[in-house]
Amino acid sequence: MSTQTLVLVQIQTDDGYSGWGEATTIGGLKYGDESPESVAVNIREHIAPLLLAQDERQVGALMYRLRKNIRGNRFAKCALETALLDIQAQRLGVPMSELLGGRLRDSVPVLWTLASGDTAKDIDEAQMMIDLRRHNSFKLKIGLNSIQHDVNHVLAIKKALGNDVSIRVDVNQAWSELQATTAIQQLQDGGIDLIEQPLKAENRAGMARLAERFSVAIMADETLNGPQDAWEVARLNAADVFAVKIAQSGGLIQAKELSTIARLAGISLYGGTMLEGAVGTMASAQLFATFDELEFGSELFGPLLLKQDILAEPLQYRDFALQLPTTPGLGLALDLDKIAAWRRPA
Ligand SMILES: O=C(O)C[C@H]1C=CC(=O)O1
Ligand SMILES: [Mn+2]
Repeated sequence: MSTQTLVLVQIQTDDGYSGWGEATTIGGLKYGDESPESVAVNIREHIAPLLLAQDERQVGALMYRLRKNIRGNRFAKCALETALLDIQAQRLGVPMSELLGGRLRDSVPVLWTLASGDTAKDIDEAQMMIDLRRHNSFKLKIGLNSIQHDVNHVLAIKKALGNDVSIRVDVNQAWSELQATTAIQQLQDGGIDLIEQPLKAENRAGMARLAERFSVAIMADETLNGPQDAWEVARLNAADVFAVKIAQSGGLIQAKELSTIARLAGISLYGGTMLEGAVGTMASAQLFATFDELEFGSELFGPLLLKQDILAEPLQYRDFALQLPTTPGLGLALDLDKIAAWRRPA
């Protein structure tokens, strides 16, 4: 990807509060079934009319109204719920995490994705991130090349970076079960820590067989589109780890439900991203900070991919983690001039 369209949603109240949410998608319609344009038009035409003139303090009742009247549109719902919770938390004078069960940590570990495909370049990039103390875990996107090419690439990087550096792979559904079995055996033997969504989202039985067969952690990503999916995946033992994404889950509260299902089922947690900018990233961090355990850290690096951000004060990434503000709501100071300058017609 060389460009990204951020979808930002603002809700304003009669008494002067302003809340923000984000519904950013990856690659138009390549990754999921909502696009920036669909989010904008569906909010404007179908969803906002259900919220206008309602009492914005009744966040649960409003989201219930949306669930009853609007099918799908998980990203749009997430953005609206985030904005409502931002307002509510500002009203109460607490960080948003306090409305999501309460904060257990003030920072969230963040890994980095190495995606150049060039082994030497990726090793250099990883080493630079370690030296900067920005990231010390890395995720490699694989699945587009032959199995052996990808495995060699990953294992060469692991070997160069050593035992203290966690290397994971995201296959984005690219492998057949047979291919996965061959590849994961080698990745496990080479000390790789996590295999993300090796099989198609629909093939949960296959994921369960892989999770049973291998000791390396198998993570569910694209197969999790809300609590119902999380329940099914847990029931089938089809993952060792959940990638929790607030937009993919249909909002912060439903994403919290994913984490509860995981906890009850003994499944570990990882904080996922849809490559959101600062708003969705901070909303995600506010949720991930409430998880009892965040064993595999997070990938909340979306804002670091952008050449310019939309904040008056940048997010704080240091000591291999994103630091959470303690100010009310999302805790972000948005630069409205920058947003206006980047804005395009909805
Ligand atoms: O995880 C995905 O499948 C999508 C995307 C988000 C972060 C990243 O590295 O890729
Ligand atoms: Mn993924």
